[in-house]
Amino acid sequence: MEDEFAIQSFKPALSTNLTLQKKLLPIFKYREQLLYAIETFQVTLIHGHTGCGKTTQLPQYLYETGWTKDGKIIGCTQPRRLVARSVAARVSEELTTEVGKTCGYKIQFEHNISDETRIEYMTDGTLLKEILTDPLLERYSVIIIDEVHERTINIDLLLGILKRILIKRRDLRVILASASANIQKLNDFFYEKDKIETKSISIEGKLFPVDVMYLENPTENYVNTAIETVLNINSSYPSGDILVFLTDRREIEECVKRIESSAVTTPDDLPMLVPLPLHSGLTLDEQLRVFEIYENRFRKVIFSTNIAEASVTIDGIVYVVDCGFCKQRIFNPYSRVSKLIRIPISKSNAVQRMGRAGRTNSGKCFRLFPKTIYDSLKDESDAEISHSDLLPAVFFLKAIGLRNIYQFPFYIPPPTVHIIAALEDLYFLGAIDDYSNLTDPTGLQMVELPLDARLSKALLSSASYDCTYAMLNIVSVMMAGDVFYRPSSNQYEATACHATFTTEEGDILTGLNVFESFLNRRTDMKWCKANFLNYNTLSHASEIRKHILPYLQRFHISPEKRIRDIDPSKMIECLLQGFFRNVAHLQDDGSYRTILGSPVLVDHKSTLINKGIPWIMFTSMVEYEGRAFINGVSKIESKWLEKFYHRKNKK
Ligand SMILES: Nc1ncnc2c1ncn2[C@@H]1O[C@H](COP(=O)(O)OP(=O)(O)OP(=O)(O)O)[C@@H](O)[C@H]1O
Repeated sequence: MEDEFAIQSFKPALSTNLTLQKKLLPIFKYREQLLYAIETFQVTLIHGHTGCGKTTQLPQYLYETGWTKDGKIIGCTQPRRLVARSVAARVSEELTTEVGKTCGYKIQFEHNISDETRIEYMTDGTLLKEILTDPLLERYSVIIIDEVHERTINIDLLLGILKRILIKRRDLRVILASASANIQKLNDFFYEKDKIETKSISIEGKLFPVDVMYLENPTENYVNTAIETVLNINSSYPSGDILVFLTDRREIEECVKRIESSAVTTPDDLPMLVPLPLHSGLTLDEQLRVFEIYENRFRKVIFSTNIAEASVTIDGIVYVVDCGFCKQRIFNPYSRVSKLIRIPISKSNAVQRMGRAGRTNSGKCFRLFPKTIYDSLKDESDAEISHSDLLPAVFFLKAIGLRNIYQFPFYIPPPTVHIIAALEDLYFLGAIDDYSNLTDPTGLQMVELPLDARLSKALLSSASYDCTYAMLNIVSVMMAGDVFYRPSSNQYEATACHATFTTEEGDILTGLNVFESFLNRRTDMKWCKANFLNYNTLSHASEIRKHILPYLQRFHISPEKRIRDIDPSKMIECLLQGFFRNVAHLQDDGSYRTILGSPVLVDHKSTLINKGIPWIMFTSMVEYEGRAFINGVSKIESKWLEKFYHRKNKK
């Protein structure tokens, strides 16, 4: 197997203590140059190799040189929750303080900051939310947008908003950092029209080298090749943990199972492989397991989606295995259904993935494709704004008072049909009026709630259906994730346990049943284990619930009154207020047709689908390879639809 890979470079590792390590980071040599640029220019564009120290060191340099003296904050955004939390822990360690003192983090439903905190790591979504209450971001002296190449919708919105703020706040500094962004394009974006001058700085050098190896010929099945590569590393390469990039949860679960079963045949003289999954379907606590340190006789193998692609340092990772693909969601603004497609990654993704090695030691990156394929990859990935559901983005722009969405300085303008679809949905949700302004109170309250717009609408509607208590629990558990846990070794028993919670109305009320039982048992971990329920998800749901409660109190919607034996159909009818587009009808051939006309061959474990229920509502649907994967399936009655659409059409 090794013969198939061509080795490109190799240098030995260094070993250092923490203080020395900070000084050895390539960024250290640029400290003065960076600080001068930041002092002089409103926008600094930093391009530096993965691991050179952008995320952890820059905020510390700024803190040391007085950028927080007047009580202001240095904010650093990350595209992922996992990173915001783990980087805050690392920087606190370097500052020899606890997280939440000088340095802290803020992510959705969770924060660890105090009055002392001067360096705040946060997700880009968290910073956007703050703009609603602090439109000029006055709390901050410097904002760092890290991993700017990722071009998530949130990053694109932040770029436009920061451009507007910089014109009004000449004292604010913005730093855009990445190992692979198009610096010239960013420079043009700020300079053109508004003449905001930028300074770009390129940080040369790497802390540790990474050998990049390619397959000589393309593989027909990268999952098999990934497993072979992992086993080969374990038998032929020196110690060091392995990080494997795959495209989705299904592939990850398959690999975890296969590595678990390979343990039986692992010779005694080889390290025992410990497979760990990492994907967005896990709770944050489950994701953080990848940072646990194992004894030498074990070797961690982390199977991850691109969630671990940027900014993360997982100490001990020496080997990266990159399948060369990722999944992208393409939203269809006509049917409102997203299609999932598997696409080759960009060069920028490949660079980031490789960069997860070589951070605390020299490393190796096994690309499971030939070099010629690498050369043919696109430089950058497509911006998310060009192919996604824009409802949250358009709603946000409405919330900051933009009457005409096209007036916003988009980094690249999104497709018009996507904007129209979002405006139409917001109108039908009752969040905006005939003049495209936020409605009072519905639209304003929806903006405040830290929930998806559709869930917000359902929750706010609950007062009219006398089911606020139940709806609060429903939205909390829906935000938290999958409550059921199905270990591969015990699937039968798990399914039997889960069946005791199942309601005939469908998945959503089943989830509610589980969550309410969990709350009644005072969040008992043993009980969860015995019933194959996901304790982390349920605990997270109860945190979310606590978080939402004060909003309802502020809106004078009382959730405290528990109405016993509430008619389940009321809850579904109430949910339909938010998910009225997500309705499908059973066809003669057994497939479903969504109300917007897209025929779907449904692939889902829901018992409702198998029972052939004629009308269903779902909370999300994604098409992949001709089949639709749907979540949150609930039975609905056609008479509700008639009532609902009749009312809407009369408007
Ligand atoms: N949790 C950690 N454990 C051990 N070393 C760490 C940790 N976090 C950071 N480091 C060290 O600090 C270096 C700089 O990390 P940092 O995240 O600041 O780099 P970066 O330039 O932002 O990388 P990227 O472009 O990949 O985001 C790493 O290469 C590593 O040597």
